[in-house]
Amino acid sequence: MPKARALIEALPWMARHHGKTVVIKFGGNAMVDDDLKAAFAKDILFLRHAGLNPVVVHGGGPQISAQLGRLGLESRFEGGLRVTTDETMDVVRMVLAGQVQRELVGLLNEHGPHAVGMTGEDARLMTAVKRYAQTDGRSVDIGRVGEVAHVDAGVVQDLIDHGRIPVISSIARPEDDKDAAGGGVLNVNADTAAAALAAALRAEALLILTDVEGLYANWPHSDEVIPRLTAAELAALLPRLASGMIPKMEACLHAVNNGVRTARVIDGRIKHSILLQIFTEDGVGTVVVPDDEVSFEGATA
Ligand SMILES: Nc1ncnc2c1ncn2[C@@H]1O[C@H](COP(=O)(O)OP(=O)(O)O)[C@@H](O)[C@H]1O
Ligand SMILES: CC(=O)N[C@@H](CCC(=O)OP(=O)(O)O)C(=O)O
Repeated sequence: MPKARALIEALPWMARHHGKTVVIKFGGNAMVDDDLKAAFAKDILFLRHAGLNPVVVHGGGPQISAQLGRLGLESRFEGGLRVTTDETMDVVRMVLAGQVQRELVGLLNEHGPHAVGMTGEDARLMTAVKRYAQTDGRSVDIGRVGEVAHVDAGVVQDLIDHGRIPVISSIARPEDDKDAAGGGVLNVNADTAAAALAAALRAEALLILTDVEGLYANWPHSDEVIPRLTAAELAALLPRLASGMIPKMEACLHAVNNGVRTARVIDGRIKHSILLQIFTEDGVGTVVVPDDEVSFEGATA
């Protein structure tokens, strides 16, 4: 009976998301061990077989920092974004596209010919312009960091239409062809890339897996999670947020302001966190909804 009950409880979520695209961002901090990564891959395949179109955008910040450390290079962040020199960019590309993405593609393809890995460079999927960090009201030059300018959703949609699961690394081609001539790609924060993709694909939901339970109301002093925010409430809160949560919550805001129905931050350190959030009545973590969201029965993300 518990097994049957669990399946029945999942029905409203499944029915609402059937045939819909869900963008899932797997943060580098949530990829802590092999079991978790294997469970993540199984959850994604479950969604695919349940009739949804999952699109994976992955991070890898800690993995990049570890590789930079091995090479004797420092990791520096401004406003949650990595200061990216030409040398750093080579490492970012190598780690994201050559290691993290390959590992996820490999795990998903253990179960069939599902996953296709790509970066924003492939088929010009994602272009970006140089982004400056905002620190204490000042604009700071942080090198080869990009802000998404354009997403060619058709490139990803083609893969979805052929039953594939796109696995995307957050590296973009410069918007201006002149800057792209020397192969000068840009480092895009993975939350930012996931939100831009979700918006361009008109995704039903954006799900961000990280290493905390959600957005804490009074971080780092308490672990009380804010369960739900409207876009306006989040916009008012944004200037007070710190470090990694800045790009994450900006991403949620961008998504719901651009046609995505819900953006949710959940704890990716919990095994099968994606499936578990389907079965939880009010959902888990922190959900962000558009200001004009009309509530209806079963409307959890
Ligand atoms: N208000 C907050 N609530 C939760 N976490 C916060 C908050 N402010 C800052 N953080 C930090 O943000 C981190 C998550 O961002 P990040 O390290 O970039 O993760 P990821 O690799 O998943 O993108 C948390 O581990 C926590 O240290
Ligand atoms: C510009 C910028 O900060 N890019 C990120 C890209 C990877 C990422 O975002 O990884 P997580 O999701 O694990 O943090 C970086 O270089 O770390």
